Amino acid sequence: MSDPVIKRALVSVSDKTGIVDFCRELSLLGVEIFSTGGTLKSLQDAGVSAASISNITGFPEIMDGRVKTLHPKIHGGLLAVRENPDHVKQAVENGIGFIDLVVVNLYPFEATIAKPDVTFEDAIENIDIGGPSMLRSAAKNNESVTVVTDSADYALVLKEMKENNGATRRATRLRLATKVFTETSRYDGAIAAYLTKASAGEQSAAASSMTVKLERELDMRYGENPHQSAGFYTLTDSNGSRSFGDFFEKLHGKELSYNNMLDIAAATGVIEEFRGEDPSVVIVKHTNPCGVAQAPTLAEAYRRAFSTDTQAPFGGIIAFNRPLDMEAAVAVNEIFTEILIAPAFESGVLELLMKKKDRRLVLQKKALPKGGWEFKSTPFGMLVQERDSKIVAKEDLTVVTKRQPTEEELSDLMFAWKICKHIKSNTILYVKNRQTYGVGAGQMSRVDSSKIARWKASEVNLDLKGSVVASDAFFPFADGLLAAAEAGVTAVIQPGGSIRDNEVIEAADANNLAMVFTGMRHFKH
Ligand SMILES: NC(=O)c1ncn([C@@H]2O[C@H](COP(=O)(O)O)[C@@H](O)[C@H]2O)c1NC=O
Repeated sequence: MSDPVIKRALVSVSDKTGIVDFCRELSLLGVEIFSTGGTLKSLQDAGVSAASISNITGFPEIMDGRVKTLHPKIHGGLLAVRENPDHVKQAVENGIGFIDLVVVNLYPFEATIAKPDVTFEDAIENIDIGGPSMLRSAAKNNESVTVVTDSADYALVLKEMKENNGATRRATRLRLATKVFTETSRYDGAIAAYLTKASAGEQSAAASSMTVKLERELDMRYGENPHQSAGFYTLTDSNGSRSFGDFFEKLHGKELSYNNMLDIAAATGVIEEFRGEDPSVVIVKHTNPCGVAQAPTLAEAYRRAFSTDTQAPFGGIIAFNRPLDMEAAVAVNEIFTEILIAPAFESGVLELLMKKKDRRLVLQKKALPKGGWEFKSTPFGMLVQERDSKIVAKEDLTVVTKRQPTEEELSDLMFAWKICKHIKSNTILYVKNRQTYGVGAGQMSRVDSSKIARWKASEVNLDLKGSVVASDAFFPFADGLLAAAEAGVTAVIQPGGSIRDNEVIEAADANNLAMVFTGMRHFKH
């Protein structure tokens, strides 16, 4: 079939950008234009020849514009298969004229619900019905009908019409139709998410369906490895929209990679635990904290965090809970790190740090949201869970041993527990004086994590005598606890809940340890 010449167009747009110029050109190409109320007025005011849609429907626009184009003479004109004699006959019998071009963009639903004072009624009125219907009818019949929903395509359509005797090309019509279904599904997704939230408050992970919208925000050279393509997407779900740009700004350095984004999430996850507390520093490598410390100054906190592991921080990610000052910046500058994240950079610090051109400097603009959904993909579907944002306070702890923890021990136990939550399971973490002393992360057995934590401490000559230990899940047997006691710990924090808790408590008592149960596990897979 040859490309149908565009003779009649239906134009109905909320966003009127570029519409006058486009329609003026269409008109010069001999296209007859029909339009809805506001669009018609814009065209006529600009002297572009156009007629009311009512000339086709024989009906006024009614019910505050809820019904303007929803009419068989519109949808028949869009959907008729031009090559089908029955369709053509029925069109003639019913006085239906073909419509060859549809130019529609939709009521601004998303912009409306983004307004802080939006009412539910406003939102509902901004659900476009006639527009998506026309877009879908035209897109379905893309064999014959050209459909434009993005003003960026106006120029392309005009160019093709001029080169192709007033018609667009088949491939272009198909591409524009595809764009329509992408746009209408996105639009419907936003409506579904809004209504779900409005009807049920926060969406539940037990909901029978969830609507999530992903929009590309950052290009990435590749994914975890160079042979994997990747991108970063702004997420919109029932909790609203979250983008990298909402929370961070890259002030300097190479483009961020896929692995960088994971490490930024990991590092800021830990540092957020210490928001508003004494100067704190976390060093992350491959999403696990390899050193965390608190001290009277950031520089001191950095040196202490670094001393937990003097190898892993090379090429690592460091996050600070305070504006990065010159003393800390000079200390950090001694080794190469991939990314530094801070809530501000004091005077002169950026100039110093920008000398390393590859190192990224990232400003954290505000606190990360505590709640919301965490999505993890598997090859066979998507897992959804509430983010692990529960906080255990001192009052929530149960002391299960004869000995109560001292104030110092309690302070270290709480410090350890906050970090433990962010380390891959199985996790065993030694802490002394608000500094990590040994991190055992991500092992398949707790015993191995425990051995690694002790071995790492010995590698850097950190004496575990007088330290505390945290375990992200219960000790199934007394052996893990006994090994920690032998290493010199005086206090233990763990969820409890093993059927052998009694044996573990007895072992703690026998070694004069203070042990607290959190009643809450923090597996991290
Ligand atoms: N109800 C209808 O039949 C209908 N037909 C077209 N619209 C929308 O009305 C808007 C344009 O209106 P106006 O030309 O009056 O500014 C477009 O966004 C279009 O998608 C409609 N509005 C909502 O459903």
